[in-house]
Amino acid sequence: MKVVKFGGSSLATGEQVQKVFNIIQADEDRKVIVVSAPGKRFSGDIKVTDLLKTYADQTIAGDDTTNIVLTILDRYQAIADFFGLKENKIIPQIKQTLLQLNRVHYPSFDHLYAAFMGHGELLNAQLIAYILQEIGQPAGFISPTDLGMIVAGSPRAARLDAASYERMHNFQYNPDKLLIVPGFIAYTNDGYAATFSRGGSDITGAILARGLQADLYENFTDVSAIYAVNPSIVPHPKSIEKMTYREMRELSYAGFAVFHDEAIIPVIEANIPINVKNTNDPTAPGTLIVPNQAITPTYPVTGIANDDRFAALYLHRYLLNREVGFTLKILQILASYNVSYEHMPSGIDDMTIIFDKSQLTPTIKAHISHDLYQTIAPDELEWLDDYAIIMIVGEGMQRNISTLNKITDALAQANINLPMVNQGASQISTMLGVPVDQMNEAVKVIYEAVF
Ligand SMILES: Nc1ncnc2c1ncn2[C@@H]1O[C@H](COP(=O)(O)OP(=O)(O)O)[C@@H](O)[C@H]1O
Ligand SMILES: N[C@@H](CC(=O)OP(=O)(O)O)C(=O)O
Repeated sequence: MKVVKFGGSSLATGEQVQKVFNIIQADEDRKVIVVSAPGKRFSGDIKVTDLLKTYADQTIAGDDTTNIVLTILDRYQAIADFFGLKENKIIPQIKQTLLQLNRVHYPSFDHLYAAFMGHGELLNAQLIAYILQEIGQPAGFISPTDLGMIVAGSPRAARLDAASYERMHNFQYNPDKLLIVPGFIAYTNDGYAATFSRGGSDITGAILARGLQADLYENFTDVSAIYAVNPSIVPHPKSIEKMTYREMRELSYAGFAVFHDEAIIPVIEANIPINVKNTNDPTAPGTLIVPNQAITPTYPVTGIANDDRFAALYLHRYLLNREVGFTLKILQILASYNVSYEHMPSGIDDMTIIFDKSQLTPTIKAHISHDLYQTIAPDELEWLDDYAIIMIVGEGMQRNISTLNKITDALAQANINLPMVNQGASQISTMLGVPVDQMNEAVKVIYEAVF
C-alpha cells in the first residue's frame, strides 16, 4: 500500500486536480491520499493557506471579512466548476464552514490561526472526496483524528502524540475505497485544531505512511526530481536519483523547500522509502530517499542547500575554554527568553551562536546582550543579522577530505567571505556561514567546484 501526498502546486486548479486523479487511478496501491490546500496557480499568486491567514488577521483586527471569504471560496468554486459540478452541495457547505470560522471562540490567537489556516487542507480534502464520488470513484474524506492521529504542543507547530501510532496500527481501512486525508491540520485531545509548521502536509503524509504501515511514501510536487541545488539559483542543475534519509534531512533543514525536514523522521523510524515525483510528469522516476546504508555514493557531494533565515551572535573572550559552565550560563540566558539556538561552533577564545532569526525581536536581542554582559562579560559581542547558511551534504564526503579544500579555494578566488565553517559530527555535511548578499554567488561557485 502507498501513502501519496499531493502538494499545493498539484491541487491549485481543476486541471491540476484532474492530473492528480489520473495518477491515483493509474496505480491501485495508491490508497491513502493526503492533500494540501490549493497552492499558487502562477508566479505571484497567493496560496489558499496565505489567504486564510489574511482572513485570520482581519478577524483579529475586527475588519470586514466579506471579500476575503469570497476570494477563498472562489478558489474551491473554480475547481468544482472544472468538473462541471454547478449544482452541488459541497460549495455551499464550504462557504458555511468558512463563515463559521470567525464565530467560534478560540483559547488564543495561535489556536485561531491554526484553525483558520488548517481549513485550507480540510476543505480541499472534503471537496476532492466529493468530486471523486461524483465521478464514480469510491472515496471518502477522513479526519486525521478518525485515523488515530492526535497532536499536542504549540497549536502552530504541533507534535504527534506518541500513542497515535498504536491507534493508527489498529485502524482497519477498506481497500476498496480511497481515503482522502487533509494534510497540515490535526486535532489535540481536547478537540482543538492545530497545524504542523508551514509546509507540514509532508509531515502528515510521513506520519500516515508509518502509522498505516505503507510500503512507499510518494510525495507529488511540481519538479521532476530533487535537484542538487536550488534550481532558482543554478539553472538546470543535476538531478538526484537516490539519496539517504540523513542527506535529505540535512538538505531540507538548510533550504531544500521541496520536502519538509521534519517529515523524514517518521519514515526513518519505519524504514519506508520516499519517492518525490512530479504531478506534471508522473512517469519520470523522481528522487528516491532510502535508508542510510542502502547507498554506495558515486560522488562526494549529493547536494548544496542554502537558507538565509538565520542570524548569528559572535562572542569573544580570552580563555573561554578554561571557564567551567560558560556555555551553560549562555544557554540559561537564552532559555529565559524562550529562544532556542540552531548551531554553536566554538574556538578557544570565541564562539558563534546561530539562531533562526524569526525568534529574535530587537527587544529580545537587547535583553540577551544586556544579560550576557552582566553574566559572562565578553570582550566582544556582535549580532550578525544577515547571516546565511550553505550546507554541503553527501554520504561520500566521509571518504573525500579534499572536497572542503576545493570549496574554500573556489570561494577565496571568488572573493567571498567565509566567517564560519563547521564540519557536522556525522561527517556527511559541512556548514558554511556567509553574508546574505554573497549567498547566491557562493552557491554557484561551490556548485561549479564540486560538480
Ligand atoms: N533542490 C531542490 N530541488 C527541487 N526543488 C527545489 C529545490 N530547492 C527548492 N525547490 C523548490 O521546491 C518547490 C516544490 O516545493 P513546494 O513549493 O513546497 O511544493 P508543493 O506545492 O508540491 O508542496 C519547487 O518548485 C522548487 O522551486
Ligand atoms: N498549505 C500548507 C501546508 C503545505 O504543506 O503546503 P504545500 O504542500 O503547498 O507546501 C502551507 O502552505 O504551509
